[in-house]
Amino acid sequence: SSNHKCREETVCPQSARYRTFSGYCNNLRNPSWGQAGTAQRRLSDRNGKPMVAYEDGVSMPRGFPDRLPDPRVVSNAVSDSSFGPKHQSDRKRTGQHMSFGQLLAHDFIETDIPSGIDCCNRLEPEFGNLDECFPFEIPYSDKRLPAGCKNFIRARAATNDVNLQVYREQINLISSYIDCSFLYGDGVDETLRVQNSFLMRTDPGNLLPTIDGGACLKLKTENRCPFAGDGRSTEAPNLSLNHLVFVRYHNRLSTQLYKLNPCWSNEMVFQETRRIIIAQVQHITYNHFLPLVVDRKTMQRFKLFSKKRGFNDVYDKKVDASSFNSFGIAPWRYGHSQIMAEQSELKDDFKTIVTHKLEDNLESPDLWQTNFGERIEDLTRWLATKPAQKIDSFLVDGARDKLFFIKTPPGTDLYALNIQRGRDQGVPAYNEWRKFCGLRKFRSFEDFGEFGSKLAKVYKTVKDVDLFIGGLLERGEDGGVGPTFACLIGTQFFRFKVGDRFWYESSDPDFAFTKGQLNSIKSATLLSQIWCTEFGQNKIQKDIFQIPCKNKFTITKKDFNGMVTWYRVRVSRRGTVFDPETARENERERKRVKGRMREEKERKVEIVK
Ligand code: HEM
Ligand SMILES: [Ca+2]
Repeated sequence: SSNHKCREETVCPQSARYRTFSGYCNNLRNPSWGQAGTAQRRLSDRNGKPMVAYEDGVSMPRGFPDRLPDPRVVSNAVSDSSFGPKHQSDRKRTGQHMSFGQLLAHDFIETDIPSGIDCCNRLEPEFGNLDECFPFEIPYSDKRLPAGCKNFIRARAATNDVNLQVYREQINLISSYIDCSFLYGDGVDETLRVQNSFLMRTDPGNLLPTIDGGACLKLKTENRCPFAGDGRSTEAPNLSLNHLVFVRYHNRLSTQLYKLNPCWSNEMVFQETRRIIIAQVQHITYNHFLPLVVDRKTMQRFKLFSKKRGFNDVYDKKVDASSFNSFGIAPWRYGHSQIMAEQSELKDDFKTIVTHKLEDNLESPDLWQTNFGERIEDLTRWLATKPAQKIDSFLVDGARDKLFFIKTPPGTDLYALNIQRGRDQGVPAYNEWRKFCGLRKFRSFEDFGEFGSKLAKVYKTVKDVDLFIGGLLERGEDGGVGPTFACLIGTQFFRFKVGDRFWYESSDPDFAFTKGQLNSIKSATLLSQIWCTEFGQNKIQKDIFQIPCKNKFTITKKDFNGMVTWYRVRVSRRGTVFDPETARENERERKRVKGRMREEKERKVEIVK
């Protein structure tokens, strides 16, 4: 971003009401912390030694050239789902739990990886250049992929960062803060907004006349869809839907705010909407989503739950909220194991299902854009209610054998990429992270239980096991991630929260919500509700991340109208005044809403199953 370049001369405004888009100046003393375009930081161990493990201590990938097994060999040993349990569906988590994890990943990390280099081609100028190329081998024994060289381009080395270390570091292109980067981008791209308006550009299904190869595809050559703040939005239909729901929500909310506050400028309507949506996403993430990733103990140990009501001033200016290197490589790729074999449609009887294979629908917006998006509702029903795959070491074939096979046949293996990426970025081995987390180091392969003998066939020693694989082989409580990933996820999300000056629970008079506003954000925010409204659904379970079960009260679209009352609060420029009149009105509204909800409940809304 332009801020980045003139960082030295710029003085941060001491009292801004809104975040910058890039994250710049969130931390007033270290303005580049968490900023888009800066290097990913390393954690340090107890002795202050950075957690980094290049083979030569500087930049050579861990294990290079042949100390470690090829990543596809590891993947074949422990991740081929045909060797996995018969039932691989999660009993608790929905596809949307998987998908929101990916959306969130695209809020806090985008590693800068060059494209267009074929590292297996002798005629490429970069062939054999270890700074750019790190291809791996598909073994002769492979059941699907042809044996031989497999392309892999190294993540770009950071060269321009003030915190530059002696070893290779990688760049995070987006802001690390949980600030809806996936929706608002880094702010330099005005094509995301409708000109001179507080609205965001909406999906082609709504706005644009043609579909196949329509505007979205054309714009994709510039790597950006008109309705998303992130270049990866068409990676899978489930992800595109998540972009879409937030664009629509932004437009609905901003329109409401504008009606209530006709004197506000377009910019103010836009920024106030953005501020509310970021707060809601922070709330959903920490209180509804994360508790289904890590266990309760981790939630408490890292103070991840919000306070039930009122302000909570957790900000610590000494905490760097930047995504740490290794985090996006392994712990937060746990979600890859949740990817389902299909991207499907569930008709409105909640019974009829039309399945589409995952591998046929990656990097292709066709499925959900066809006929002005006529399948969107059916797709969202599927995503919101059908189970994700279990969090484990297995990966569906569509991503393990056939990832992107339409675009680049015969396709590749997402787990192999994850393992190779870890070595590329100098991520220390699994055992080092166990030690970092205060867990017992594994001494023999038997410590891995049933998978030990499989690992023993491919790794020379237990010390070599890669973090991504070791972490996924651990079992967590209630189907969540195991202790090592929980520790690293806890550490990172603690930083995203405590290191964010604009954290939504803050009482800082420069930008805080009023107590009334904050409490209504806390009590009224539900992704189910937003989903239901924006996708025109008639019913949905209360927690979109959990598979609905019988006799659970279902939310209907109508309830939403009551929930908008808290937007009615007057937001002054400084946002400091607590307005008793508004508070009273809110209270009355709340009672009315409660009454309505009770009635609704009594009417025994049909049960989703
Ligand atoms: C349809 C589903 C998904 C597909 C096809 C997909 C595919 C990919 C691919 C191809 C990469 C880059 C691999 C590399 O070369 O290093 C990647 C990176 C990543 N994925 Fe996924 N993914 C999916 C879902 C998820 C989910 C559910 C999560 C987390 C809950 C997740 C988290 C990540 C993270 C953190 C990265 C690293 C991003 C970066 O540093 O730029 N992904 N994914
Ligand atoms: Ca962000």
